[in-house]
Amino acid sequence: MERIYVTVRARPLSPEDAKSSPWRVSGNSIFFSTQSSKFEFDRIFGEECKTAEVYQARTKEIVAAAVRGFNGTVFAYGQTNSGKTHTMRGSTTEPGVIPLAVRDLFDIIQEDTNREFLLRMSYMEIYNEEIN
Ligand SMILES: Nc1ncnc2c1ncn2[C@@H]1O[C@H](COP(=O)(O)OP(=O)(O)OP(=O)(O)O)[C@@H](O)[C@H]1O
Repeated sequence: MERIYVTVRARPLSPEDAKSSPWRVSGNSIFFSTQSSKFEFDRIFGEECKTAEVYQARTKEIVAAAVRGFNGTVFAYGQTNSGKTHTMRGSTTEPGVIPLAVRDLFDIIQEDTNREFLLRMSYMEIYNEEIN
């Protein structure tokens, strides 16, 4: 597993925004329609992608590794309205990365009857360079 894995999740745009957005996605690259520069990522999730797919791509492995004693971090970064809460917290119809990780964690623990686990959990938001 690479040490750092950077992905982009494209949020569905309104038809109005889609007309004016200068950004184009091709494979795992994003480029500005009027310029030649291109930004490459480990993976780009398209507008149709579901949160479960985002979770499966890497966080699932990080959760499994954490149970084996490896530290891991998952964080979402983006401007306001870009979809961080949708991806991380989600909803009852489409749970986010945090509830999916917690569910997986308890499933793994339940299957391992030979070990005793102590769980502590916290999550935080950095907003305007302040930790909340
Ligand atoms: N992948 C997606 N598919 C459908 N709707 C989405 C998606 N991502 C975000 N949205 C919707 O877009 C809106 C803004 O998303 P969200 O609240 O997650 O943004 P945010 O980055 O957490 O914003 P803020 O930084 O202001 O809290 C919400 O109504 C959310 O449901």
